[in-house]
Amino acid sequence: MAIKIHGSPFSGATLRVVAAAHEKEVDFEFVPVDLRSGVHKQYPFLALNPFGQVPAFEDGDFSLFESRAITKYIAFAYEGKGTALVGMELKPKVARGVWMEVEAHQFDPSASKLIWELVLKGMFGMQTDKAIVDENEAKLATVLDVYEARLGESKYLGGETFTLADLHHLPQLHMLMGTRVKKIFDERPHVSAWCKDILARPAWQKTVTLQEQAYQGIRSQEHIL
Ligand SMILES: N[C@@H](CCC(=O)N[C@@H](CS)C(=O)NCC(=O)O)C(=O)O
Repeated sequence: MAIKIHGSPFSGATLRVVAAAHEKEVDFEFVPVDLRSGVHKQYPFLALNPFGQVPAFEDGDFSLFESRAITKYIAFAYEGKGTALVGMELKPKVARGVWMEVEAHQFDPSASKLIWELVLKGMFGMQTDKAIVDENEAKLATVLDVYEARLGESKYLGGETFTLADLHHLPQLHMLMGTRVKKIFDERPHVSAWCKDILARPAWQKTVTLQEQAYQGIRSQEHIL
């Protein structure tokens, strides 16, 4: 098997890449990186990602880092397989690119802060900062107003078909749906329908099992200890 995805099942950026591979029906080897061990801050991992972060990716002798660049590579390299996540026609391609930028620069910053405060801090026994939650919930709501208008015009962000512009949101949406912030998605009918639709995709459901298995592994270890 030529493709290797190095990452952690608890990393949204890793799951973004795994989701793209499943959508394209591409076989890959998942190489688990234990972030607690610090192995990602040392060689040989730093040769794959000089920033010492997951994910990293290998296709034979070609390697990449940055989850959104990796999904683009998978989508183009395996164009003939699975879901068509990208198209080559100029205007739809550029429109899709706009929404990919929006995800990275408008949606993700607030979504990531909310996930840290509402999900991850609790896992590390830390206290949620309510002021940061309120500030970022308000910022994300403003972003979702723009999404609501867009999704009133087209079924998906990049047009009438599911593309990378939608896929890139999946890890953060998945995490936020289990928090109080879910309500700002539910309050917007087009956004709410879009979330339900893309989170139910078989490729995403398959991706999530990777994380569920990892949680089960941790629970059974705790039980043994
Ligand atoms: N922009 C990067 C972000 C990568 C990233 O933040 N990875 C996190 C996990 S989601 C990580 O490796 N954290 C451990 C660390 O920074 O030491 C991407 O999309 O690949």
